[in-house]
Amino acid sequence: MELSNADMARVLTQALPYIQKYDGKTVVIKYGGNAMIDEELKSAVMCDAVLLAAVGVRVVLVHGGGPEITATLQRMGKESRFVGGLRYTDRETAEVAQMVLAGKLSKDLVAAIGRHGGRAVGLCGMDGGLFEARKKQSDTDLGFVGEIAAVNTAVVEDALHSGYIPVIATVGTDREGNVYNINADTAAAALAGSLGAENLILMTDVRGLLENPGDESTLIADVGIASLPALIEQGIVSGGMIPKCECCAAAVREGVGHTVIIDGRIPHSILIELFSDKGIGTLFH
Ligand SMILES: Nc1ncnc2c1ncn2[C@@H]1O[C@H](COP(=O)(O)OP(=O)(O)O)[C@@H](O)[C@H]1O
Ligand SMILES: CC(=O)N[C@@H](CCC(=O)OP(=O)(O)O)C(=O)O
Repeated sequence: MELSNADMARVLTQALPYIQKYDGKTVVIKYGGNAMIDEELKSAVMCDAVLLAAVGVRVVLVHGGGPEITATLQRMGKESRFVGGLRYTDRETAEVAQMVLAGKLSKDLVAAIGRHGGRAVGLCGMDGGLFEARKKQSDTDLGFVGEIAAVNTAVVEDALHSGYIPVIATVGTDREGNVYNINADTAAAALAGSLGAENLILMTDVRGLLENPGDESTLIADVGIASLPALIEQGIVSGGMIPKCECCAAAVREGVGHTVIIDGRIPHSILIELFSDKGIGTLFH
């Protein structure tokens, strides 16, 4: 359906207060799941990032790539195993994660941003010492799955200051040089906290947090972080949604103003989230 000139003018003018609100503010977007595999959706996400940067938002893109890591490992004859939503990572898997995330996907996204007329730079946790990692402790040994010991935002700030959209792959090293595979949601939340971001937007392949994971009509529109442990305990939140919820809780605790999980399958869901009053997805408070 073609928009009339009047409708087009209305859409543009309605965005004005939001554009003013976010001018100079930092928005961390975690991009993963289905929206990353579908080329059309990928193009829409990159377009949104370029548009936001063009109107003065400090956009930081943290990307996942779990399905691509799984596919690459499979081609090598290696099965993936997940524990509580995290991939068991031996040394070889950590190397593959580095190759796929920092080598392939990061550069693809940088190029896609370029095609939309934006300027991006690909970084990973090792660049400028962005993420100092350490082995994640858990009941089941996860190998080289990392948690973030320290965030050094200087390289991200420098990139933003120079007008680039930082595109961040979530592998990092410890002081001994071991490479760790870091869950992208976890890294996005830590970075959002350290940057003092206004918003953390986690894009995924469901509408948001669901009361019944099998039924998309059961969206929980907003949730207090105090109730998350019980939701995990009851099995309502499982798999990849566990690290997602845990990192949303961490971001809220760190003072990130607005932390949401949104549906990456909706084209331009980022613009709808930021530039309208429509609360799509799940807001954490
Ligand atoms: N309560 C829940 N609400 C929504 N999704 C859930 C829930 N519990 C488990 N999940 C699962 O979590 C998945 C999202 O996590 P994940 O696959 O890691 O996403 P991404 O790749 O986008 O980071 C959903 O596709 C869904 O299968
Ligand atoms: C430790 C761990 O599980 N790391 C993730 C890193 C990529 C990621 O988080 O990708 P998505 O956001 O697409 O799930 C993995 O190996 O799959």
